[in-house]
Amino acid sequence: MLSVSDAEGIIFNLVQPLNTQQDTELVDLLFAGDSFAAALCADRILASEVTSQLDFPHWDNSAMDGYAVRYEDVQDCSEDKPAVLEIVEEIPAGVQPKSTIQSGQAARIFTGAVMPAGADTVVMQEKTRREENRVIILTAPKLQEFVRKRGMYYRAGTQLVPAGIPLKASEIAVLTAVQCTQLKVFRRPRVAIFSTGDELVTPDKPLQPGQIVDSNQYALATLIRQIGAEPIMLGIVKDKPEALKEAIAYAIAHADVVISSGGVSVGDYDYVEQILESLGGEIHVRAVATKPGKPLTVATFKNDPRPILYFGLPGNPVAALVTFWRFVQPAIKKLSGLAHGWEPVFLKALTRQELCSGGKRETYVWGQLYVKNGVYEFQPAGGLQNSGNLINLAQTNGLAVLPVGTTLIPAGEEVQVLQVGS
Ligand SMILES: Nc1nc2c(c(=O)[nH]1)N[C@H]1C(S)=C(S)[C@@H](COP(=O)(O)OP(=O)(O)OC[C@H]3O[C@@H](n4cnc5c(N)ncnc54)[C@H](O)[C@@H]3O)O[C@H]1N2
Ligand code: MOO
Ligand SMILES: [Mg+2]
Repeated sequence: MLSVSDAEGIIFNLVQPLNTQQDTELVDLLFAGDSFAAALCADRILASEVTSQLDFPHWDNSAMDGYAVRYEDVQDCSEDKPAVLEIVEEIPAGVQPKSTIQSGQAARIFTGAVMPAGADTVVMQEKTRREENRVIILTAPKLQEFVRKRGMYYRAGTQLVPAGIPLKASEIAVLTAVQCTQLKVFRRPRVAIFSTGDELVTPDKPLQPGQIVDSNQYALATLIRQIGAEPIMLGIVKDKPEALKEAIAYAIAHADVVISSGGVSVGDYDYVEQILESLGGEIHVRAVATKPGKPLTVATFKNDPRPILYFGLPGNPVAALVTFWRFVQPAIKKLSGLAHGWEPVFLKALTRQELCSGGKRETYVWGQLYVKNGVYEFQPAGGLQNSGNLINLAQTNGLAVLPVGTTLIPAGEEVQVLQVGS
């Protein structure tokens, strides 16, 4: 049985990210504001860096409503000795100024408007008094005060945003501003999912004695979508070697990643591992010292240009989700082209209740992570912490980690919590 850190090392090393040449598609930013098409752009991962031929700001412009002046005319003025300047032009935003400001002159100017030639400084309106076509400057400004100089935010031709970042609102603002409407992004990784078990039925079927609903597939599909990949739901597969063989062969031919749940323990009907081997899969992980989630199977299938990753998750509903959050989610995020931030995120929190573990396997306690007075706190879910109990998993967003050898963390003490559910 592998330790969590060994398993993590093996799994994350197996991942070969999507290729910046072959695994890309174009998305059109013009649709970013459309409620349906926004999904095409938002959170997509840039596959190539973007540079622009525009400087930011594009021209010298005013940061205030006020007056554009020549610094030398106003540098010594004060309330007692104000400077009096003649207003020769009014420049609203969006207009090209006509005049060149001479000594003794000023232009009325507004926020965002282009600076006129000859002027180098803006005096804000509140530091002036207006008398018909003259402005009285009552306070000496600093040289170039309130002038946003061309190129002071960004110089044309340099890198604007790097490859490998997700497109959030702030990136979309920048890319829209430089008129980069066609963006090269990574395609979404295809993730095939199926559930194994003779006892499973779809949620719309009446339950016969001994049957339960296949909930794993729906939870996994939701998580896969949330991390920007495309779930391919292949349904329920019987605990029959031939049926499993057919399903796995189909899945590895149609996806980058395959996830099954169930059938990976030692029971007589747990066939997944042997079918993987019979289809030529190389098994890298057979069991990991976690609770829940011990019987996790990880395999690869040779494929060009990158191997297909296979995750055989344990069938117990909490074990399936815990292993997904801990190992599969970061692997899919890494595969999807993210340059940074694909790793699991652990936060330090104070536990509100005592946390217990057998101490032999790294134990994950599910519960609520929240902020109180600026500090993270963790409240374990009430009810049984049992990998078959999916009921108290609802409304949880964190997994508190008890390392091997730790049997108890008292209330009020610090604990590492894996953030999950998004
Ligand atoms: N003798 C041993 N038995 C078991 C061991 C062990 O070490 N020795 N490990 C236990 C642990 S830990 C886990 S976790 C489970 C894993 O079992 P499998 O991956 O083989 O899964 P199944 O046997 O098919 O199902 C387990 C459990 O989960 C329910 N299930 C399965 N699929 C779904 C689904 N899609 N949606 C909802 N619930 C599902 C299934 O009905 C079973 O109750 O093995 C232990 N046994
Ligand atoms: O891995 Mo099992 O999760 O403890 O039921
Ligand atoms: Mg089993």
